[in-house]
Amino acid sequence: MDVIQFPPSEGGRGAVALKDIPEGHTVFEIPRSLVLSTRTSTLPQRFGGNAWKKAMLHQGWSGLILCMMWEAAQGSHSKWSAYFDSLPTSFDTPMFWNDEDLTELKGTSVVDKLGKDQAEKDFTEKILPAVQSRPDLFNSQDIPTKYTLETYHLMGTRISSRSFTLEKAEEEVEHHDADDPAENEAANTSMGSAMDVDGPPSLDHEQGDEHPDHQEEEEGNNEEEEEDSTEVVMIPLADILNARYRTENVKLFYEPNCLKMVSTKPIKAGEQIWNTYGDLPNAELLRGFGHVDYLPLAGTDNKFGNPGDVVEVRADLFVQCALEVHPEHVKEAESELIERIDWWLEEGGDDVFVLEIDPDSSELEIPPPMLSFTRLILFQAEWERAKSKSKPPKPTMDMQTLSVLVAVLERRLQAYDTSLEADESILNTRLDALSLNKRHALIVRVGEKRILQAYRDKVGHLLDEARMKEAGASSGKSSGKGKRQREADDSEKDGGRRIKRQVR
Ligand SMILES: C[S@@+](CC[C@H](N)C(=O)[O-])C[C@H]1O[C@@H](n2cnc3c(N)ncnc32)[C@H](O)[C@@H]1O
Repeated sequence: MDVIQFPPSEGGRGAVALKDIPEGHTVFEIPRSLVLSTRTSTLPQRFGGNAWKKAMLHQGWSGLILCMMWEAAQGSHSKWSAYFDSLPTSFDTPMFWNDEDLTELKGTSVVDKLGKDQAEKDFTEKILPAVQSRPDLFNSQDIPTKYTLETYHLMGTRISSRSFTLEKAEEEVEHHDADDPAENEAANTSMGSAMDVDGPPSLDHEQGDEHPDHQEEEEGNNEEEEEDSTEVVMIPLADILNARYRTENVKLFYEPNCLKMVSTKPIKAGEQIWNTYGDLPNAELLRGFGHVDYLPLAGTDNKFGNPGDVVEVRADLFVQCALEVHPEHVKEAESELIERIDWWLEEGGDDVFVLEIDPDSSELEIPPPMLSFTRLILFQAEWERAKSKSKPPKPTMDMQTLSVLVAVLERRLQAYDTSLEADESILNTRLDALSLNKRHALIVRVGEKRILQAYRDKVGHLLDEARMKEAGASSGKSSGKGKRQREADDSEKDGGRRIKRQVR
């Protein structure tokens, strides 16, 4: 293989096969000693294990970022000096966008997760104090130039766009059979460990998150906590591979002393060698890597986008819409609704629902937990039942639930400043005239809106059907109410107090 410059749409610099490569061939091997991590850099030992933990550098990416800053500051004395010289020094990730470009992302899930403030807080509260506390390790003259917020963001983005998540070595030796290639597949061969540790945004969404594990850091203050068996590492050369949706032709496997990039299918001479970053949706690709996948979409009339796109819809929007659409059902006081939400979360329910279009069948599936959660909020009887059975409500598509879903999808579509039609028209006529950031933002928006619109149409259709069925049922029966109506009446009879103000 060689490393060459591909067109930007093909990933820019990447690896090319110089000969035909058969499937199962080791394209290259990297000795473990060249992997850059908090265990191979000597900084944590020099700093002292306890001091490192006290400075909270053992959790999240801060420790690795500091190691990278320190190794880079050592210049040619660092083992990774040539590696640093080869790394990009600028990125197209939204972390580095100006405010005008960022407004183009309004409504997308990138905004909530950016976490610039949190990154700055970590830099000020963890990195700087650690650096200032050890003049023997961090030359004071270097601080204003090599331990800056800018360098922190640069190293953080190098991690988000090029890191791998590996099982820690002891774990491998203990638990893996080194002769079984399937066992030796790197714990996660996708880069951008962002997705691996990314928790759903919290319901109140007070803070975003540049590096997803900040959330983990905040929650994981307990030193007794079990140590994570995986680690985020930088692997020179392995990170030179680009990726595109379902294009991968190699995979990273590990052995006790080395990591091997092995072909998963035959690669012809002249073809690019592609890794996978996990076939992420465009919002995540843009946030972590600074690019998007823009490919022909199967089953469409010449449309382009990322078949792996998804839309995230926060659970609090369901609460808001349930209160608005069915105040007659949701009469419970704020404290009771919060109790229901807490119960849902304690039972392991998500606070974000993910909508996607099946890339193979183009089918839409309304996530059952979304229906279940809506019913939990809507119906007192469902809440009582759920509590007593320790089981969330059945994901039934009744009229009331569907009407909340329609309201949610419409509201979610309104979170963007522009309509799908307006965006698609720019996409079809002026895409190339836009700056790179604006083009990326437009592609992310359109991908999300197409999914929302498709679900809006589907749920609207189901609601019409449910209404017709309900109308037919009530006109066919002179007496007796439908089960749903009875449920609604029950809820009325519960005499819940009027909501004083909306739950967050
Ligand atoms: C792991 S690195 C791959 C090597 C990188 N091209 C380089 O020059 O170092 C990931 C970065 O490559 C670029 N990249 C990878 N795949 C791409 C694609 N399909 N389209 C555009 N850019 C891509 C993005 O800039 C991303 O942040």
